Amino acid sequence: MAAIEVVDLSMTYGDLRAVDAVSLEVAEGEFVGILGPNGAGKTTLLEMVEGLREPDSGRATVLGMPVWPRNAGLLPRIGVQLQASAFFERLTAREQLHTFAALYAVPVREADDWLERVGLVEKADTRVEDLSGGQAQRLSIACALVHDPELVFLDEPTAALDPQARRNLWDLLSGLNDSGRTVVLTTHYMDEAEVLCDRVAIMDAGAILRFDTPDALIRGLDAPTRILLADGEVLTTRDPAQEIARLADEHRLDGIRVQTGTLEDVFLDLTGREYRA
Ligand SMILES: Nc1ncnc2c1ncn2[C@@H]1O[C@H](COP(=O)(O)OP(=O)(O)OP(=O)(O)O)[C@@H](O)[C@H]1O
Repeated sequence: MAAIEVVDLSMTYGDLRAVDAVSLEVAEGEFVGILGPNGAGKTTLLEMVEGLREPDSGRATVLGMPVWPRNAGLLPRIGVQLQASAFFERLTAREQLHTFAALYAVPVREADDWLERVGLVEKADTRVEDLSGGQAQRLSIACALVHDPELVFLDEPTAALDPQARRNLWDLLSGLNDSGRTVVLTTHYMDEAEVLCDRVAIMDAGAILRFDTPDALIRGLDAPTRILLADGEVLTTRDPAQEIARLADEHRLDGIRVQTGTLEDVFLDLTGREYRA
């Protein structure tokens, strides 16, 4: 069964078609990334799929159930982390987490485990308004996951995180996915999408331009290989084996780096280089 089925979903704000007849399917157990420039429509699309926003047209089905009108039966089965965290004011990190856990009848001890999983044990008694941006983000992720949902939606979960926290979150999300959970996230980090995602949807101006595995997207780009030599010279070639053999003959292999196309190249190729409004 598909975890998510989206058919012709559209949303217009005034004259702006933020999401333009998007259709896509995510299989159960898949890890999917949605990439797109600022304003591409990623958040609007996610919010409609999560059942938080009524679409103008089209339909979305999650775990076999329509998401709109709001479906209370889905809430315990999905976890949603929003870009702007809405915390209950003046609670400590632990109290905040316990409040979310109580909504889903999750035992306090299980909730406390999440403080450890997102590295906030030392901040358990700190009020949410006194957490740093990255700490607040980790707390909001813990709150979204505390009830062990089957399907997890994360909107730029690593945006404010330092490299340590980012890698730890990658491990946590990979672990969830390995144990069968479906994960859908938006991100601006191409390396993150390449490492984590089974498939990546590249979105711009309300439409999904491509939806495929990172490998297939990169192969489709047909980019030349770049060989960076230790002395700073850069060779661009479509026959790297021959170039490397030549460098070996000339004893110039020490310190070389070989770069093929990346997901970032694919992204820029599809979406261009100009700023978005
Ligand atoms: N409530 C709203 N009213 C009017 N316009 C909106 C509203 N929400 C979003 N938009 C516009 O719709 C477009 C898509 O916004 P959205 O937040 O979905 O993009 P995004 O891809 O998530 O962007 P980012 O990467 O910056 O988070 C943008 O041009 C935005 O200005």
